[in-house]
Amino acid sequence: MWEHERLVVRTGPRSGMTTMVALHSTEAGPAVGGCRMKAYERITDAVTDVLRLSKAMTLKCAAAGIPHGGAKSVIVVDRPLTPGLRRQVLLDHADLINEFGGAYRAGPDVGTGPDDMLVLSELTPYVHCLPEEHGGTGSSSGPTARGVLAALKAASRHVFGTDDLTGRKVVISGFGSVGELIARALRGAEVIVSDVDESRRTDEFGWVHPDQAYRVKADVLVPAAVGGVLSPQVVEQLDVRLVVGPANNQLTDDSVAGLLEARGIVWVPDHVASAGGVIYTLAREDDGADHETALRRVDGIGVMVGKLLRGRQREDSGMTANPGSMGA
Ligand SMILES: NC(=O)c1ccc[n+]([C@@H]2O[C@H](COP(=O)([O-])OP(=O)(O)OC[C@H]3O[C@@H](n4cnc5c(N)ncnc54)[C@H](O)[C@@H]3O)[C@@H](O)[C@H]2O)c1
Repeated sequence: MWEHERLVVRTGPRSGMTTMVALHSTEAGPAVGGCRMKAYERITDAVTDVLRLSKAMTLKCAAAGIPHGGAKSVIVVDRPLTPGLRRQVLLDHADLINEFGGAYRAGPDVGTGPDDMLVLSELTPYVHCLPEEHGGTGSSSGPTARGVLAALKAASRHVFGTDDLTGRKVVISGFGSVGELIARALRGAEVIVSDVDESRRTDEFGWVHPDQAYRVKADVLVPAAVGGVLSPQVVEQLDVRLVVGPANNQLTDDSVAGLLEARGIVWVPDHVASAGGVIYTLAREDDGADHETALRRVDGIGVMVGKLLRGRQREDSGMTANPGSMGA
């Protein structure tokens, strides 16, 4: 069944490049979601991505109790991006955002940042996370990492009996802006990072080739790169007890959650673990909350994860019929 409200794909008149917006749901309120700028092998791959990501945003907002629906947009990079072309395609994309009349509000995602949001804002008011010097809250990577850490601590209490990660072996796949912040926050843990971009390699942390990242024997795996990484084959090879990370849509399909559970691996769904950015941004930019108040809301992710895991435990022991949404 087609469960999205709208999908619009456009060729931009300025850039000649394809951009698209998928509006999954506005039932809870105007839809929010990042604008991804990325190369795809086929346009249909981009359409699949934008449809899945927009649905995940609806789940993310619902799990976080935010009165918004989910949407996402994609700018398909099909040639080298000069600064001029980047600007043109962003302006094209701003026109497309305006077609939704406020039903979709964009923020940064993989491949875009606050400076790109500033370009969008030249033509559309429906944009979040402008640079701080322009009145926005800037990059959401910090709050996203904080939310993942809150989820990680709560899940660690459940799995290891303590939220102290000292001495735990943690593999972070994707050493980008969120992955790096998580790695740096895990003082005392044995942190191993991995990235397809070799230039990200640093002596500060252990390093594993991306092909091997999902086979390392460790306590925790943090998917912080791309989606679709947890397939049945990969889950078969995992040698960790806990998986929690920011990457959106980590499972290749929903049935993989059952496979993780069957292997006794606790998986915190990405729409819960990765909600820190959207929680923080909307608290500050829509509700007018100050920085500390917004961070406290982000930390609520830990409370939510703890409750869900306890609910799941009670269900396993036959004490409740409400399983929550955690894997194992
Ligand atoms: N930044 C946020 O606020 C935010 C919020 C919610 C969700 N997320 C999700 O978290 C993930 C990380 O976000 P980010 O902002 O750090 O992105 P980023 O682009 O800064 O970092 C991603 C990193 O992953 C690497 N990478 C790409 N493919 C890889 C692969 N197959 N194996 C290993 N490394 C690979 C890239 O080289 C890059 O260094 C993304 O999936 C993003 O959608 C981010």
